[in-house]
Amino acid sequence: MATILVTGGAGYIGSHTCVELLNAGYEVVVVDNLCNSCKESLKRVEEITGKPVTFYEADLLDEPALEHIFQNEKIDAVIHFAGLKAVGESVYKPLEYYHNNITGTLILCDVMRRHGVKNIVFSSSATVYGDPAFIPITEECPKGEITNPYGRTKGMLEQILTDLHTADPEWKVMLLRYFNPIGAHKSGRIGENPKGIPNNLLPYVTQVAVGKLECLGVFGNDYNTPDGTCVRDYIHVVDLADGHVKALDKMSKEQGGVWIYNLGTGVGYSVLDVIHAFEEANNLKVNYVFKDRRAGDVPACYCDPSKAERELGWKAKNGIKEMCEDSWRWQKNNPNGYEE
Ligand SMILES: NC(=O)c1ccc[n+]([C@@H]2O[C@H](COP(=O)([O-])OP(=O)(O)OC[C@H]3O[C@@H](n4cnc5c(N)ncnc54)[C@H](O)[C@@H]3O)[C@@H](O)[C@H]2O)c1
Ligand SMILES: O=c1ccn([C@@H]2O[C@H](COP(=O)(O)OP(=O)(O)O[C@H]3O[C@H](CO)[C@@H](O)[C@H](O)[C@H]3O)[C@@H](O)[C@H]2O)c(=O)[nH]1
Repeated sequence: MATILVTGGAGYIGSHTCVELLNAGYEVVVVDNLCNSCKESLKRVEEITGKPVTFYEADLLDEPALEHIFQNEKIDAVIHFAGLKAVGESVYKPLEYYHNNITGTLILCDVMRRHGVKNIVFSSSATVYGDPAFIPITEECPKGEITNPYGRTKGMLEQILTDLHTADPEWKVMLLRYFNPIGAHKSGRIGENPKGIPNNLLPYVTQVAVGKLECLGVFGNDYNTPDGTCVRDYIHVVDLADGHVKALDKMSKEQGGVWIYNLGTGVGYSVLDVIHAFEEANNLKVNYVFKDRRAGDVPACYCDPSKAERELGWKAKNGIKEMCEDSWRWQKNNPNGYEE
């Protein structure tokens, strides 16, 4: 069976993808520098699946370390999650973001090329659409103006990987544009584990619910949306992980090319919808107050996921209720994340 190198595999989406890959029969090798994760997540991946994960603690910027991995392992394809991802932080640390995300990917691709591994699935983002020209967003929607360095690394890397295929058509490049991943594995053993105060909505909501934070700030209630709060396309992380397995299936049948897919549910929920769904699914109350708009937020962003359904045979299965239940199970069972 094929062996997949998962960069950033100890992280939130990476760890869930490792589970789905192992369940689908792939061998999994992870490289992660643990700058935003810990080894415990991979121990739990092994516990959930009953299968081993080969782990290398290394930085993508460390070329000899990557070279060593490709010499030791017979890698068939790479799923590339590793990167820094905090939108706000990227505004203050542009050099760190460009260096880590762009240079890290250049080094990875160079080592892949040297070893004749030309299959890559890349974690892109709905952020490349900027304030979308139309909604629901199809893959044909033009890329928009991106408002922060993090998002720009995604736009640039999509271009770099496309150029790689132009130069050598044997490359198979899957650009997966994620919408808003939330939720956790049903076991409640792995989930999102943000360091410090969460930036994203769901981890903030769950930390208020568990009593770690006092009150959620809802950023803006005067947008041109049905209830005035921003609308997003939340997708269960296990569905998202499954999208990667389907992307690999397709890649194995193709000769070479660049494919772009939106991975979302196609349904938009406002911030208030999410709060209410969370309260209802878990039978609890979440304190919130309205605050000013957050810089860089777009009013509404949700996709048309039908291309992924047509071409990958992939469709999100979980609804907002399951997403809220599973996020809460993870938080409740692991109030301090992976720290016991
Ligand atoms: N979570 C989201 O809302 C979202 C949305 C769209 C796209 N993405 C992208 O998906 C990918 C995974 O996101 P996530 O939410 O799982 O984030 P995460 O921070 O949980 O996972 C990223 C992992 O990459 C590792 N890493 C970072 N830089 C590295 C380097 N130079 N070398 C080795 N390892 C490194 C981190 O330690 C971490 O384990 C990222 O590329 C992110 O930008 C995430
Ligand atoms: O404490 C909070 C946190 C968020 N929000 C709002 O909740 C919505 C969702 O915010 P968030 O969870 O931060 O997601 P996005 O800003 O949509 O960005 C996420 O989704 C993008 C893809 O759509 C990725 O590129 C980003 O990395 C990822 O952070 C937005 O309207 C926020 O203003 C609040 O009201 N209060």
